Amino acid sequence: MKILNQEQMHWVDQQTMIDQRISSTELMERAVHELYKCIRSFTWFDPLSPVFVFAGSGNNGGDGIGLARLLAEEGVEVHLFYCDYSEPSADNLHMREHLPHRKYLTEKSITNPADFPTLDRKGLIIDALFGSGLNRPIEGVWRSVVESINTQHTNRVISIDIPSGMHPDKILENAVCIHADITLTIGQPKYSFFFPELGDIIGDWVVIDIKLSEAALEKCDTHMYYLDAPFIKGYGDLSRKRFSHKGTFGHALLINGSYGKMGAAILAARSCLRSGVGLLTCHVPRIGYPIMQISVPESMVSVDQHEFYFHTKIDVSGYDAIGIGSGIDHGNGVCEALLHVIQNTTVPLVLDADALNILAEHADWLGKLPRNSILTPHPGEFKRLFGSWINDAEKLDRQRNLSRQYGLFIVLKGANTSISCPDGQIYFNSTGNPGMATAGSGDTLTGIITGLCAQNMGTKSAVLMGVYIHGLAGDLAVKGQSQLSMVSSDITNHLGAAFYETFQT
Ligand SMILES: NC(=O)C1=CN([C@@H]2O[C@H](COP(=O)(O)OP(=O)(O)OC[C@H]3O[C@@H](n4cnc5c(N)ncnc54)[C@H](O)[C@@H]3O)[C@@H](O)[C@H]2O)[C@@H](O)CC1
Ligand SMILES: Nc1ncnc2c1ncn2[C@@H]1O[C@H](COP(=O)(O)OP(=O)(O)O)[C@@H](O)[C@H]1O
Ligand SMILES: [K+]
Repeated sequence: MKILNQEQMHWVDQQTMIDQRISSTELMERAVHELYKCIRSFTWFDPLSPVFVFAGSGNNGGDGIGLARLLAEEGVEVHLFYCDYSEPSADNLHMREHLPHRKYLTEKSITNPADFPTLDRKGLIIDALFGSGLNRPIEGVWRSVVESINTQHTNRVISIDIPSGMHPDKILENAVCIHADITLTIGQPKYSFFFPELGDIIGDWVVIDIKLSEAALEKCDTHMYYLDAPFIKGYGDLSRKRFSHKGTFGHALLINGSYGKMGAAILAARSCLRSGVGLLTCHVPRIGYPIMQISVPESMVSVDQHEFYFHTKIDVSGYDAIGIGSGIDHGNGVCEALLHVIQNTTVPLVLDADALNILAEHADWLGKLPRNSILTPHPGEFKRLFGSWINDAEKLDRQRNLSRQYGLFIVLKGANTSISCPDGQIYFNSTGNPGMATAGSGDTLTGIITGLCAQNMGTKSAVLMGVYIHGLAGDLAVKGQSQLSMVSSDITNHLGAAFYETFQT
């Protein structure tokens, strides 16, 4: 799914009306009905508790007023508060004029902070103050309304389209903003939803499909995408031909593990095999030989001369993909051995963990990496590599620029992992959950991406698919159990189900 900016979203709305020959009111009605259906589908929704709708004077307010109408028609007690910061838009007025006469629907205007009502502690708050048309921080009485809503800790808050006060494309410094529990976002997620520093403000978000014009969406030029199921399904064909053999699916080399960290090598190797690679060789220090042979019998083992660390300048020719770094540590000679790999292969390298930390100490090596190599830092490793950032928007810009400058994929891990590509595109992952914040879950990702890269599907496909499948396996693993109990082997154990769910093969 494309991620569009404020201007493009507005243009797509307009084009949708033209292409589908509908009025702006009809488009808003469509949004309102979908919002209503979504709210009614929440199992926690209690039609016997009151709903408080705070509506601004733009179209976001119009959505809120329309929603108030549908809820009131159902018999829900609804209290509507108009927060008019300007003349109401035409569609907003239309929605006001079509409110039903119901005993349990009240309308009031807020014009100064003292007008803020006392709310039933159990009521649902609908935030429809400002939508994606926000163009500056909220000030004055509307700021105080936002602050008052934020103090209602016992009420659930649903923001329509975007939490009021948040800009869809950028970070407004020191801006006040509704803290939503759930954001029902219209059409597509907004770019700012992917800034970790705003994560607590947005809450959980759900995309409300209002059947925007496909032709208009197609025409919008963007470098940002949301990596969701329909997108990834169209990205590769993993079906196997009848006469295929293990040579068809590539030979991967994983250089991982050290004394006390052989687990990282095992986790990566198992995930690599579960991602369909034909052959796997794991290069490990001498201490790791029996461990690997026993734990991962499907893998061949190449043994380093050093007992504890990766140290030997090994022959890396003949492999289709090479993953390196999980648990390799920083011991003497590791840097030189890593540099030898970098300088003696042309296949893209998957670099993780200590390989990244070593890279951080040798900034000039970035330019030496084989083209299309893949760096998989978590935010700590990203900071060591590329320095700290002013805010998340600046961090993403930097990630994108570095990918273009060095011809690298950078997989910045976390919730909604961002993947920047040498072609300047950025993808935000849709799968994964906080249960995956557990030791070794990054090692499994290294194994998956390396295994996919070896299958000659193109590095970009391998990276996008790898990140998506890793998260999906995590989502499947956590079904019916607590996120806190999840361990990274659970991810590996659900890779088969994740591939099957995505590619039916
Ligand atoms: N246009 C459409 O056809 C659709 C729009 N929808 C809704 O429309 C919303 C966008 O509507 P609008 O463009 O009217 O945007 P808003 O509802 O966000 O209102 C923007 C208005 O507020 C003013 N404004 C912006 N920031 C302000 C600030 N800090 N203080 C005071 N005034 C400020 C702007 O000048 C503008 O007049 C979406 O968020 C969505 O909820 C949906 O109904 C779907 C269809
Ligand atoms: N809150 C979260 N939501 C989704 N995915 C997460 C979350 N926290 C961590 N992950 C995923 O788990 C993995 C953790 O990787 P990493 O930090 O390198 O772990 P380790 O070093 O222990 O292997 C990444 O793929 C990351 O995207
Ligand atoms: K809003």
